[in-house]
Amino acid sequence: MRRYGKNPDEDDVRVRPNRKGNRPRTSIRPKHEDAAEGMVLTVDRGRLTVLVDDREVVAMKARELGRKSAVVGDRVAVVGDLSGAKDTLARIVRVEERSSVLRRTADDTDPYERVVVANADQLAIVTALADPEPRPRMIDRCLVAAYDAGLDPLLVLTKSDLAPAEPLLETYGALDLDYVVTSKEDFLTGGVEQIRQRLEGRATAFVGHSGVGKTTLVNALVERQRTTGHVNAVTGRGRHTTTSALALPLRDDSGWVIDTPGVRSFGLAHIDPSRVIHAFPDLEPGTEECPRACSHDEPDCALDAWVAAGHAEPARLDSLRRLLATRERREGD
Ligand SMILES: Nc1nc2c(ncn2[C@@H]2O[C@H](COP(=O)(O)OP(=O)(O)OP(=O)(O)O)[C@@H](O)[C@H]2O)c(=O)[nH]1
Ligand SMILES: [Zn+2]
Repeated sequence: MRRYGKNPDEDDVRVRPNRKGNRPRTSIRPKHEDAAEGMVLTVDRGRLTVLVDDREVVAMKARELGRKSAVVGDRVAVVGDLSGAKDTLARIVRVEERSSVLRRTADDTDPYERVVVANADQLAIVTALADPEPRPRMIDRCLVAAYDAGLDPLLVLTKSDLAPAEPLLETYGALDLDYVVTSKEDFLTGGVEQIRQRLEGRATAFVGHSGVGKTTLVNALVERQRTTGHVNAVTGRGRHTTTSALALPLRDDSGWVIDTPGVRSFGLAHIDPSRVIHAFPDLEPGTEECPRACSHDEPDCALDAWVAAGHAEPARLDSLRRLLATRERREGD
């Protein structure tokens, strides 16, 4: 029999209204009928900041949650001191069902997947057009992650004052993918409207490499600036002490921006290789002639002929194959 609290997926264990039940138990778990609902804004070494009404309450997981984690974006039930006053600590007694889960692994061989953000509905993939150079393969990875998590991808191309967007858009503009292009000028003139429109009423997770201008963009969009360079007096550690994402409300409270820490890679070890092709809608029609259960990374794959016939760019097939190859190496070892 299952032991309560040991199964991380056991979300639905509740105490029955009638306590006269004869289930053996060592302790009676409270019902938490009086628990308040909140949303996790950030996580830092076991301490979660939860927005309850308009207060930021610091909380930790109640033991009864077992190994189940709460992540940024999670809707949670909290009990205890909900005043938000300094040095108070509330308890998270329940994590509500998630509408979406954005996951990644550290790299493609890492068996340990982590949930980056819960309940987002859009993934903004931030890429600079120069400084640093755009990396289409990273974009493709993020697209795979977005499709897998059921998030609508939004491509955000920054620094168009340094390089034109056209070369990248030749590829990604054709994918029926929503995109925006921003430049330094946009920030000087407050012209981030085109992106703000797309964030309205939604929870958008922002991902991108360090240096692409993600922080600049996020700060232009949100009410309260992300605090950086804040040195902790006790640990002496400076910025980036937290590896968590951070949810920030949009200026007019019309949506959420979820800033995620810059990552070098977006590991996809958790994604079934057969699903990778869905992030390549320009190539997908070319798989109709493939043998059954084609991995699209084998000699009989129909994509080679299809791309050779000019239906899609060779670079796109190359990107797909590289993604599949890193995935297969993992399967092999
Ligand atoms: N030319 C130009 N520079 C920009 C633009 N947006 C941001 N930058 C600059 O790019 C550098 C990196 O910007 P950040 O916003 O710190 O980038 P980030 O992606 O948040 O990087 P991390 O903070 O390291 O994660 C800064 O020097 C910005 O001033 C832009 O549109 N054009
Ligand atoms: Zn194939």
